Amino acid sequence: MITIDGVSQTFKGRSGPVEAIRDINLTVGEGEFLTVIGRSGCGKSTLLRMVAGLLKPTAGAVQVAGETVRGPRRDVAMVFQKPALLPWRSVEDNVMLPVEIFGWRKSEHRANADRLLEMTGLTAFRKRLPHELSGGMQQRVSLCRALIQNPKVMLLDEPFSALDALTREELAVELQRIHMELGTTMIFVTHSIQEAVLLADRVAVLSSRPGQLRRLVEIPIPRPRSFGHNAHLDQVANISAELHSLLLSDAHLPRTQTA
Ligand SMILES: Nc1ncnc2c1ncn2[C@@H]1O[C@H](COP(=O)(O)OP(=O)(O)OP(=O)(O)O)[C@@H](O)[C@H]1O
Repeated sequence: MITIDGVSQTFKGRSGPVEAIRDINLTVGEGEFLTVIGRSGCGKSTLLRMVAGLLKPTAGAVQVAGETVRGPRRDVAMVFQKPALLPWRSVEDNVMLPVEIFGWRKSEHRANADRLLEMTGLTAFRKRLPHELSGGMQQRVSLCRALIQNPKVMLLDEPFSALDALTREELAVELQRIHMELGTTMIFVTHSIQEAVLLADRVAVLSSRPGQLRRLVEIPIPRPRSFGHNAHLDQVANISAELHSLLLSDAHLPRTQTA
């Protein structure tokens, strides 16, 4: 579904070039949930923006559904850390925004909007304005707004990191449910090992900048998964410890040895 083929990105910084991403090769299968972790500034958002077609790689190419990405695609939706809702539009009108932007017939998408609001527990709040909602509910609206596009691929850039710990867990479990129901291919950037392990089929661990693919870790735990006590606690603990030491050891390695 997604092929990241020898992708690099070097920015022209004010005081010289900034090499953000170096030669990443990775494929993400249809319906797969990939999480990406790495230390702050290692290029996670940069990588996601290249997959989204918001940024052209300085080397290599990204393909989605067999086509080289040359700009934003309607079948690829993005969710950011901040929900960025239009404050004067109600919940349902925010969810319908992409339908208007793409010039699709509203009548054909209303039922889908209703279903998404139902699926995320927002039906009773559909007429509310964003400022009347909690941060978690606002982020639910932004998930619905991405899903109304019926995307083949969802790219999520630390979508829950501004939320309190419990809401964050709740939304991660909810996203898992959405993924199980819809089977959308997802790439999810996070700083949280816990979140990465709950959600992923595979976790891509990036090295410190320039971000290189350090390791791909499989999470062979059956779904639905949950935080806290569960039958796979030992397995979760072992995988989390492995990810933790990969991230930690990276700090002590010279950059050239971190790939
Ligand atoms: N437009 C730009 N121009 C110059 N440098 C940039 C630009 N965008 C990003 N960078 C630099 O590229 C590097 C990677 O940034 P990026 O935001 O992708 O990292 P990240 O891993 O997502 O960080 P964080 O985890 O803190 O969100 C950083 O050093 C950043 O300062």
